[in-house]
Amino acid sequence: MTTFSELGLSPELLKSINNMGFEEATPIQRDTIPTALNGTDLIGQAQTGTGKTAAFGIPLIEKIDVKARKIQGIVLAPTRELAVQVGEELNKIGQFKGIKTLPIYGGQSIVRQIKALKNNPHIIVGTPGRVIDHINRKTLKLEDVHTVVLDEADEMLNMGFIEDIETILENVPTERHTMLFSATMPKQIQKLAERFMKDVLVIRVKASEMTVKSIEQEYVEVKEKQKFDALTRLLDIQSPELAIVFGRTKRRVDELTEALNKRGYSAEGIHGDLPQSKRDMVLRAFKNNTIEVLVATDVAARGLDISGVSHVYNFDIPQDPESYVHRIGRTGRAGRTGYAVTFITPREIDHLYTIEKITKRKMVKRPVPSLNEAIEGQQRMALDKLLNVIEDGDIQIYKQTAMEMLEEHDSVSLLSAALKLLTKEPDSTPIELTFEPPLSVKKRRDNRFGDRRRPQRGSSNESRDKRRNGGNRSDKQRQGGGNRDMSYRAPKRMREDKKAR
Ligand SMILES: Nc1ncnc2c1ncn2[C@@H]1O[C@H](COP(=O)(O)OP(=O)(O)OP(=O)(O)O)[C@@H](O)[C@H]1O
Ligand SMILES: [Mg+2]
Repeated sequence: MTTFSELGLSPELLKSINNMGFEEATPIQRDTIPTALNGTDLIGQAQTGTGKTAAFGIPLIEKIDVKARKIQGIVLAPTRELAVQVGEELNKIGQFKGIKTLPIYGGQSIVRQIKALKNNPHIIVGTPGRVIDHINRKTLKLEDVHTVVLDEADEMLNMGFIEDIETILENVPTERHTMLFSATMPKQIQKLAERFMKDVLVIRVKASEMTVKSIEQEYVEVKEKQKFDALTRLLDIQSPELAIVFGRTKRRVDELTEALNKRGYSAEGIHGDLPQSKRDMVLRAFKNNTIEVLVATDVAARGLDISGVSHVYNFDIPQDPESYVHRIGRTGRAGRTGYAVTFITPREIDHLYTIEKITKRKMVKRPVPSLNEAIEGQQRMALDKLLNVIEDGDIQIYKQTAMEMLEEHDSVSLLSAALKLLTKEPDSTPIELTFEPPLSVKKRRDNRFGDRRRPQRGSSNESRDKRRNGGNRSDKQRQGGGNRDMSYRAPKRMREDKKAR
């Protein structure tokens, strides 16, 4: 066990860490904090939910000169929601030192952000598109930045973001401290990353599997048409505290959300085509438990830390093993247990094997859940409610009536009637979802990340598009502003991904 005071932190930071309820450092924090405090460039890889944010946040904040009212650190994150969350965590870590962190991301008023930037924050947490917007408007100067962090680094360095990252790094002094973090770091991306760093140290928390042990992982093989019934039955059987259902495309997410509501579940969807105000509202409702099911594209797959997410359902199998690791990592965080199930159609079994091979973990096959199991599950829920009421003991005033009823009816009939009233019987409202083709059977190539690399400047369609559009894509486009669903051809895939989610 390593305590934070053993890591040589200042009293202000120790006080805030204590305030946050962290008693001991997690392995990635123990291994990276001292090295990062020395200014060594590093790549930190550790499983989902193991405290990577504080692993970079603590040394970053220690190195900030609070009296110098200028931007000294920048953290880049792939989605707006993650930028906000990381900003909040950094503000907590820096609270007693007086460090001000500002999130800047697309979809929020740029005028408001310009005003906030004038208050001289010490640290910026941003999505690449909006950061570049500010750089171009000269409302953000990075000349005093000494520390750069890429959270979800492999995602940030894939084809969808690489040029933006390069543009941002060109605006930061070359004498900088660079840190990259993620739960996944494919070799090819790591090599690419090393180009941006000096004498890089790779710190990998050793784990026999890429996914967290405390997440139970299952799969269900089911025909496309039967997936939705299988999902609602599982929801009935498992009664999750909070659940995330991942779908492959924005249309899928919209349709699933509507269908779940039709069958009586309280669900909301989140994807890149929704206005930011709606995305914020949905996430807030989910965090406050006013909705039970969040239906999402991969826009919610990375980094989000929402306590109470007990179940993750991959309604559509993810595009690649990395996406699988991040999606299921929304549950089972900070030592808690979790459950994840992945639906595959018969033609997608090879994709499942690929995921198992890369994560070094087998998923247990679960039979397609039956209607009877769903009914039993709901009855169990009703029974739990009933037993909780007995435990609470506040039933005295009902006892007289109960005695009278027992003179007329037998106890089994009475109890059965009470259970029937409390049970949400499975709803079979007919649902039509637009057919989604299965993931193509093409095998993942070993060098698959080779084609994610930055295209030669000026030669790719993307560069042509950029020139035509007068510069960088807007954050809206990047965060899923396009309407096209994903195509499954490899080279274009990552770009399409950005649009699809
Ligand atoms: N030392 C600690 N002790 C207890 N809880 C911690 C500690 N460090 C971080 N946490 C909590 O653990 C949770 C997960 O942390 P965090 O979001 O940083 O994980 P992560 O490794 O970045 O995961 P992901 O790969 O999904 O982004 C957060 O709620 C965080 O506050
Ligand atoms: Mg994280």
